[in-house]
Amino acid sequence: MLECRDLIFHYDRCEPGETPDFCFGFRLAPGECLSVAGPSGAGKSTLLGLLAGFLEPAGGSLTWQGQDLLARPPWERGITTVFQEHNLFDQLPVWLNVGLGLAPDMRLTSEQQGRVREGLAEVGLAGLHDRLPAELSGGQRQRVALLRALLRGSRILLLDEPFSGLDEATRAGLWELVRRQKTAGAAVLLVSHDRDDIEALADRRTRLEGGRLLGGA
Ligand SMILES: Nc1ncnc2c1ncn2[C@@H]1O[C@H](COP(=O)(O)OP(=O)(O)OP(=O)(O)O)[C@@H](O)[C@H]1O
Repeated sequence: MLECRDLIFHYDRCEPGETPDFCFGFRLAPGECLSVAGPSGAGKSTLLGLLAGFLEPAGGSLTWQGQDLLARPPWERGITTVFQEHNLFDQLPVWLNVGLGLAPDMRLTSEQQGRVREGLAEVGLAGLHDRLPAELSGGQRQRVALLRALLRGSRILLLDEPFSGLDEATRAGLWELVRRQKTAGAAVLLVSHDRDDIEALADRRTRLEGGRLLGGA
């Protein structure tokens, strides 16, 4: 279980009343997906930053299966985040960007290279193996980023509007990959406003308002 209790945060350089004092709490079981919606500026990125370890809370706790995550740096939390953009290494070809999910040192075995090839075919990118990110469309880049995150097999997956701008068929293919990850035991936090994404993946829904998660968390 991922348990977030009274995780408190305030941006230093804000005037009083400008942004709320954030206080987040939710529970998320392995294999479960919780969706988070909320207006622009509500604090969705702030929540993800706190969970991933890019922001430091002023108080509260964050545990996975009873183990403290706040004491760990981002790379030791077992959390993978897929943002809306800026997910890829510009100088690496598509297959290596994906391969980083399996082999962070980029030395992929032939079995791992096969899995990358299969994954790319599954998300409709088979022919783009050797391209650089700059030579892809936005939607194709997003598929590469998501595929890498899924192949990494993290126990906690944070998805920040990962399907926006993609066509129906591509989205359906990616939902299926995320569902498989859930079945394998991943806990998924999905930031999305898209009704179809939420219906396809979320087991519970919550909204972020006034610095708090309301209902369903
Ligand atoms: N580094 C910062 N310093 C001061 N205030 C910040 C900082 N980053 C974000 N904020 C403020 O904190 C609030 C929450 O921002 P956040 O980016 O988490 O919202 P969001 O829900 O992700 O918005 P969006 O949907 O537009 O991406 C906003 O009012 C924003 O102006």
